[in-house]
Amino acid sequence: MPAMNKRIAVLAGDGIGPEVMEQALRVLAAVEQRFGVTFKTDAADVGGAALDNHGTALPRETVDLCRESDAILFGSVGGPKWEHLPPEEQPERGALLPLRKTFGLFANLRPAIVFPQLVHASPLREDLLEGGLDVVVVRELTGGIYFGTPKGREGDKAFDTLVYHRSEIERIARVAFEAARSRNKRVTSIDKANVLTSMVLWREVVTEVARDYPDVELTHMYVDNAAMQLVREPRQFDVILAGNMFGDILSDEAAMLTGSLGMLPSASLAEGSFGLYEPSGGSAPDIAGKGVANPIAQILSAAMMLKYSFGLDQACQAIFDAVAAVLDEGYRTGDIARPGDTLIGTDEMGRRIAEKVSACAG
Ligand SMILES: NC(=O)C1=CN([C@@H]2O[C@H](COP(=O)(O)OP(=O)(O)OC[C@H]3O[C@@H](n4cnc5c(N)ncnc54)[C@H](O)[C@@H]3O)[C@@H](O)[C@H]2O)C=CC1
Ligand SMILES: CC(C)CC(=O)C(=O)O
Ligand SMILES: [Mg+2]
Repeated sequence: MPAMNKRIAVLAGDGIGPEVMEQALRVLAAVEQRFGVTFKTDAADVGGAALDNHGTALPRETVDLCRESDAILFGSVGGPKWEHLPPEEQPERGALLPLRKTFGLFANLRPAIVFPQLVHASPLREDLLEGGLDVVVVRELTGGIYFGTPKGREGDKAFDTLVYHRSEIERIARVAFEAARSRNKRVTSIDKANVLTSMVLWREVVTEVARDYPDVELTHMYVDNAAMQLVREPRQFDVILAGNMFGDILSDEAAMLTGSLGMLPSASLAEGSFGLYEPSGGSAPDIAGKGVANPIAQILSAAMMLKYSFGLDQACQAIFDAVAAVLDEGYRTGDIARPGDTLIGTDEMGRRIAEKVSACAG
């Protein structure tokens, strides 16, 4: 393993964010010890925590720290405490969306992998998951209806705008086709081209890009059908390519196929090696502060950071193996447990995974 000293901006945020982040940092410390690499981690406020402490969801110091870092490890933001604020000042729109835009994080990869040990935790019939499930959602992250203008409110009328430019569709489509090449060579492109003009362009551009990838099979699917097909026959999917909103929705659905939102990591990538890594779910206010949140999505997000931003593929794999080993031993947080499993909390799950990373010295 090459000598490495990477700087990581740690933005834990709100709700369960700080709880699960603590466990991801613990696992990174185990990686340092095992692989002889060094990470410099610097924490900064973001989201509701930043609103409380600095009066803004995304303080300048936080953005500066991100700029000076090699990657961002992000928890989650938002919660009932800040819901009374005007929409544009709330943590999600005030911090997360601007961070994605500022750093050009256009490609969001959300791998939904059912660990064989957790087939029972999925709401799907076991036979639908036979042989495992390994789907990746490639979601466009800096365009579409979350960012399009105009958006606004005029009394009883409110509006948002879904805009996509050819170049935005083309670059995310290329990410999806490249991903498919190293997987099972199938891309399902999600749209609503029967109703939305922007989605007619989406379909047109994805079809054009596909010509450069004759080895990859392309299927177009309307989003409503895709939502249904994901639970009817999930193994038909390999790479799911979607715009910002459809990818947001379908990735939560895909997460549940793996057993819990607490299992789904994500990587949000810019051109080059910079990225932001965060669980696919939110701040889970219903379980925050109770020590029961599943830290695996945050831990696997850190693993993705090692691979995509730092090129530490072996260390990334060591974390995935450590998670599998702990699951093999029957340890579960409440969201993925069934009777007979050994129920443990956030802290113990993090500790056990870190111990496996340290122990499995290769
Ligand atoms: N990236 C981010 O920072 C995101 C922030 N949010 C914000 O989070 C807040 C809560 O949003 P919700 O719609 O409730 O979605 P959520 O994803 O926070 O929670 C949905 C459900 O999944 C469960 N869950 C999520 N992560 C879990 C984990 N690690 N372990 C066990 N269970 C877990 C929660 O307990 C809840 O029952 C809102 O303010 C929302 O805007 C939502 C999505 C993403
Ligand atoms: C602020 C939202 C767009 C966050 C979210 O739900 C997501 O990125 O999955
Ligand atoms: Mg979401």
